[in-house]
Amino acid sequence: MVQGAANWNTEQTQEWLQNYVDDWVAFYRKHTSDGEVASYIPILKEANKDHLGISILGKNGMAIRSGDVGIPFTIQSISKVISFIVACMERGVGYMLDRVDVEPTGEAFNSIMHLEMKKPEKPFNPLVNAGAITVTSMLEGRTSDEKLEPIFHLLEHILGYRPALNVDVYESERDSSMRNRAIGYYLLEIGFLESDLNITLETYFKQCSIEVTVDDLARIGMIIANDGEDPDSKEEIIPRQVTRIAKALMLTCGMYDASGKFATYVGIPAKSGVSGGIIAIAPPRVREEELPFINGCGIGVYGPALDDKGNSIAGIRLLRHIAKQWDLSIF
Ligand SMILES: NC(=O)CC[C@H](N)C(=O)O
Repeated sequence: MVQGAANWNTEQTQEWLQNYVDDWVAFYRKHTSDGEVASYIPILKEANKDHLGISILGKNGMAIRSGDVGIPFTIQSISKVISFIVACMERGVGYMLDRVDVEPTGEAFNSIMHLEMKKPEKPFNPLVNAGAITVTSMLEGRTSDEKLEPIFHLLEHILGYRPALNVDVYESERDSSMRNRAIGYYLLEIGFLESDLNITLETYFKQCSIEVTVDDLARIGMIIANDGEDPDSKEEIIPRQVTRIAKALMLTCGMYDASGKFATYVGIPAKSGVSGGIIAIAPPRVREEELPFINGCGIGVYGPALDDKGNSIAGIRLLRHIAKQWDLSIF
């Protein structure tokens, strides 16, 4: 664990932490060679496997950024957290929890098998594809643009700019994602969808194709770490109750069938996406000693080389290292 400084918010300690993070990023960048970029969405194959970047943003504005931080990438499955939050804000938490469960599956993110075998009354959780497609069907609006607008609006509110939709990635997924269509048809058959299937899938593919950077993920994470409140303006951007559920879901289901290991070895809520992004949320901690980012922080990671579960391989290892060094675990 990093020790030795009484106050972690001085410029000197920020520089000190920056040097550490720069070293860690340089070290874990070598681990990208152990993974592969996603290829089932054809355009994602074009990502540079060696990239690794991280952005950490504290509640007090302290920011550490290192590695390939400027590269935009599509948010992919991290959008599942945002669409769930927006659906809860539109429909109410009770409505959503009556229709989507909050239990981990232990299966791959795009599994259909579980639904068929267990015949649940509702999809297992909003962070796997079946649950996320169901959530998307519950967003208000008749067209995909109408459904997406509140998602863009929330992101713009948090980020201060309106993120772009990457049309090439959207079209690539739309034209190739037979598995998600199969999940969609299955959900339609068992009566879980609340909107037209084609509009739901179009909305889902588009929400996955919103472009972000690690800085954006860090800022979204910081707001969620702060229970949905902007620490500067004190404005409530997301209701606290919704951020609580989002964090619980991320901790238990956010890294798919590697969520248990991530909770054990890293110990903070996180959500990954198949383009190589991870959002991680370190809530405020209470400890005897001063620790970096003790008041909580949001972390954005980008590393498109993935492990066999679809999570950024170097990104997870980097987060694990930082969490250990800075005692970020909530447990
Ligand atoms: N794990 C992911 O990021 C999956 C998202 C991707 N758009 C899909 O549905 O297949």
